[in-house]
Amino acid sequence: MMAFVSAFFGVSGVGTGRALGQSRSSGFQALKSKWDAVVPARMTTDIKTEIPDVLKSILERKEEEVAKLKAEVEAAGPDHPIAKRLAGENEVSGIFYSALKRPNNTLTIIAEIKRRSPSKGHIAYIKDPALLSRTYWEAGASCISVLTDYEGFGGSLDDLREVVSEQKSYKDEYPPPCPVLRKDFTIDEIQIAEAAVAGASAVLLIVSALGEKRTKELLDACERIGIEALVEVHDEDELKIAVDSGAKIIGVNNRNLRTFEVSLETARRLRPLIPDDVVSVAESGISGNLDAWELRDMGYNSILVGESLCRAYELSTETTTMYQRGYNQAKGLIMAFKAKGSVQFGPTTSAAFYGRGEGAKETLGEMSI
Ligand SMILES: O=C(O)c1ccccc1NCC(=O)[C@H](O)[C@H](O)COP(=O)(O)O
Repeated sequence: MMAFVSAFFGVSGVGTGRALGQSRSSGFQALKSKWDAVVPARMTTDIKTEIPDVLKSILERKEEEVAKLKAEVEAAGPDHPIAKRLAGENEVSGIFYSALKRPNNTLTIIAEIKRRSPSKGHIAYIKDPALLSRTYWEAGASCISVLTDYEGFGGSLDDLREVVSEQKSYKDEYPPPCPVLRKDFTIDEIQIAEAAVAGASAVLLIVSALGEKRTKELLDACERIGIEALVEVHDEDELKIAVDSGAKIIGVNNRNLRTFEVSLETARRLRPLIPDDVVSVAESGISGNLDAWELRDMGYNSILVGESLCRAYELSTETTTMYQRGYNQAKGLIMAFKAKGSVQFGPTTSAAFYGRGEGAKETLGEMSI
């Protein structure tokens, strides 16, 4: 029994054809001179030694979770869905990539379900993640991110399954269902297979947690298992690792995991170094439409937003008398993020939502999804 499982675990297979179809583009070569100017030759050293403390403790916990999951799958034998997924050759659908990459100057939204976090503590009581995902979908979010780590974020794999099932129920509706990201600290192939079996379209790979070799191995594993990857970076060194590993969706996280400070300057610095055929996602600390529009104007394809949406959702559901039935502030926020307004005119979120302010003039067509 051990033999079949160990054949999968810890062995990084080579992917079977890139469903997304992008080869290393010549545009990538064109970026080389930019890299040479920004990133010194020490680049390719193992960055694992620099893991921030907060990540270290999370990763130790993940090692334990992975060991437990492997034992369960081993005990169940080769018919366990996760064992089967690891054994098979699977196609990558590419729906996560295509949901995020819209025509230039169009910002797509990955809306996150986040109850709490190491940096902020309690964020929102979310009783029904599927219902929240419906609000996000109705507002025009392109993808949903579900945090499945319990200790740090209050999430679970059940949250993910419920959201996937809710989204699938819109298969004949417009807009189409949102693909779902399993947001967790991925360190092993078995978590990727677990996410795929639960219905996720993508997993998160954090370069500062994985280092260069493991990032590449897990990206290859994603192709073999048939799931996409959002590869997260915090600086130029990590970005180069992501690009060299063949990442097609790269998230620039504005949160410094050592200080927990959030600065959109990280996104501004790194955006010119992301190749054009890669989906660029700005993550963390996006609190209003002006942040969103600034990131769109920097050239980001997408933003990933958790805290501000979840707080807005909770505020609306707790103060129902203030709002009409069916209206939720989280919905207004997503619509404002997507609005084609301008930082120059700077209407507030509510002004954009209600169609006031100079920037809002351009937006009204866009706001009805
Ligand atoms: O959010 C944290 O405190 C955190 C701490 C340690 C590791 C990861 C952390 N966050 C995960 C995320 O990437 C965010 O949930 C995501 O980017 C959304 O950020 P925000 O909109 O600021 O909630």
